[in-house]
Parts: sequence; C-alpha cells; structure tokens
Amino acid sequence: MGLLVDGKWQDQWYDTKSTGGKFVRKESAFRNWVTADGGTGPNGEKGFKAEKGRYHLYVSLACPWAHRTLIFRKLKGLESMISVSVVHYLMKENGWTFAEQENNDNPDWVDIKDHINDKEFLHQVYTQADPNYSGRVTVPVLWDKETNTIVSNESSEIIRMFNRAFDSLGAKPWDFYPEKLQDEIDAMNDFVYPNINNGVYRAGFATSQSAYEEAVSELFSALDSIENRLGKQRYLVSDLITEADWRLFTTLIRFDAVYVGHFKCNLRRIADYPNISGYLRELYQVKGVAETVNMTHIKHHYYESHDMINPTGVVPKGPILDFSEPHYRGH
Ligand SMILES: N[C@@H](CCC(=O)N[C@@H](CS)C(=O)NCC(=O)O)C(=O)O
Repeated sequence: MGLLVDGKWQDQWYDTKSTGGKFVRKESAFRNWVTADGGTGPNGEKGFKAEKGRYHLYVSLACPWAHRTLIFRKLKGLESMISVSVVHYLMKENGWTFAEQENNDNPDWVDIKDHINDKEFLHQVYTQADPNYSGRVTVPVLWDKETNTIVSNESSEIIRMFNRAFDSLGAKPWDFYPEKLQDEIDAMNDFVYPNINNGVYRAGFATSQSAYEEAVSELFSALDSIENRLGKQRYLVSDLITEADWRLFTTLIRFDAVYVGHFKCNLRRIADYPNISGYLRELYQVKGVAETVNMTHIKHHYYESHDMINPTGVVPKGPILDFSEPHYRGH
C-alpha cells in the first residue's frame, strides 16, 4: 500500500493521525469523460469520443468501486467494446500489481496481466499518463488506448459513461440513470455512499475507538433504514433497478464474507436482514451479474493485504453463502 509523490512511488499506509483516527477517502484525480460525440462531460470536463475498442479498464475483482464498472460493462453489453485487465488480488508494498499468480486449480484465480501497457505495477500506468502524478493509485482506471492516457479513475463517473455513451454503438438499452429518477438516485447515493459504501471502510480503517464506533453506528442505522425501505418497495428507488442498487450491491455482496469479520462491522450480518438478503440475492441473480463476483479475490485481498488489521494473513473458511437461493422478491 502506498502512493505516488511527484511520480515516485512511496510505500505508506493511510494517514489517520491528522484526522483523529478517522479514515478519510481522497478525491479521485482523473475526472474526464467518454461521451457519445466526444463533447465535454456534464460539468465541462474534457471529452473523449465513445468508440469500439478504444478504451481499456483496469480493475481489481476484490474492489467494490471497480466492481461497479464491471457490472455496468456486463449489463450494458460492452464486453466486446471495452477490454479489461485484472490486477493481482494482493495489494502490498508495491500497491496493485500484475505479479504472476501461483498455479492453482481454483478457477477463480483468473489471468493477471496488463494487456495494454505491459507494466508490472499499476502505479506505472499512472505515471505513463502523468509522469509527475501525486496521489493514490486506485482501481478502477479507464484508459484511452488512442491518446495513451487515463480518462478517469472515478467509478461513480465511469458507470455513468458506460450507462449512456456507447448506446449508439450497440450497447444494450438498459438505462440505470433515467432522467425522471435522477434526483432521487442522487439523494440515495448521497445517503448510501458515506454511511454504507465508505462506511465499512471508515469502520475497518479507523485507528481510534471513537472513530470506529461512530462509523459502525452510522452504518447500521443506515442498513436498518434500507431494510425498512426494501420492505415497502422492490428496489432502492422505485420499482426499477437503478444505478443506486448496483452501488449498494457491491458492498452488500462483500459484507458477510469480509466486512463483518475483517472490518468489525458485526452488529448484524446481511443474513440477519430478511429484506436486504432477498434483494441482494435478486440482484445477484440478474443475468450476468454472478460472473462479476469473485469471492476468492474478495476474501484473499482483504484478509491478506491489510497487515495492520490481520497480521497473520490467515483467510477464514466461512461463512457459507449461497446467493443463488430463491429471493422471494416481487411476489
Ligand atoms: N473514489 C474511487 C475510489 C477507488 C478506490 O479507493 N479503490 C481502492 C480499492 S477498493 C484502491 O485502489 N485503493 C488503493 C489505495 O488507496 O492506495 C472510485 O470510486 O473509483
């Protein structure tokens, strides 16, 4: 785990000293947009034209933010238009790498390789785009093969691009951010992101008791309110699946396997929430989604990468989870 300072890699853990033990996530640095015609992004950001085969996505299968982009790529039918490289599940002193994986019979150990830039470390992809880059080296990264640069490393914006920019090139018509629901989706994201998506990290990476307890109590009160909401309606916003659902999904799918134990988010499990559990299974069972979930990378990444939380690196066997059981939603 580390970061780039003026283009030089430095190995260091998150600084929580200056924030009283609280984990504060930094803003992403590359914020340009792929648009249908190459025009500027929604807030005037530099535009890149949507074209088949032009873009490449760097992801970790463990990472909930990268997972959002994989789900959108899959559901919007963009697999043949946007290529992907998967980083090694382990993130240690060199950050995300393309290191070779030990031979293993488990089919979840997928191919790890930088197919585009042939780099060893993801930080070299960042310095290829900007030799003086300072900041964290995170996934996902959307890379432009034509101009050899990073378009965006912000998942919430990459999924908005995937949702619309490739439609005229033959993407599937599914719209996860329909105009009439945008305000409600934005409001839901503003609630789910700090309390749940980032809430589990605020709990897990806290280095003081008070910062941890604050995060955990906000997390579970948010989950309680979602449980209540899902007792009244099928999805988070109306009875259509929207972006808000996929953003929550990637945290929920990791919750009982990782966040309950490793991040000490253990007041309740997702399995203890009947409505959220059924909803989680329903989303998992949407065609194509299960293929984006790699529990082996998820568990091994968290339990083996964070030495200061789990110094032995031992990965728990359980819990036994089966997201393909009936979901009983929509009856
Ligand atoms: N805001 C970013 C956050 C991405 C992020 O933090 N990814 C994590 C992996 S789950 C990462 O790469 N962390 C490396 C680091 O912080 O050094 C997004 O949503 O795209």
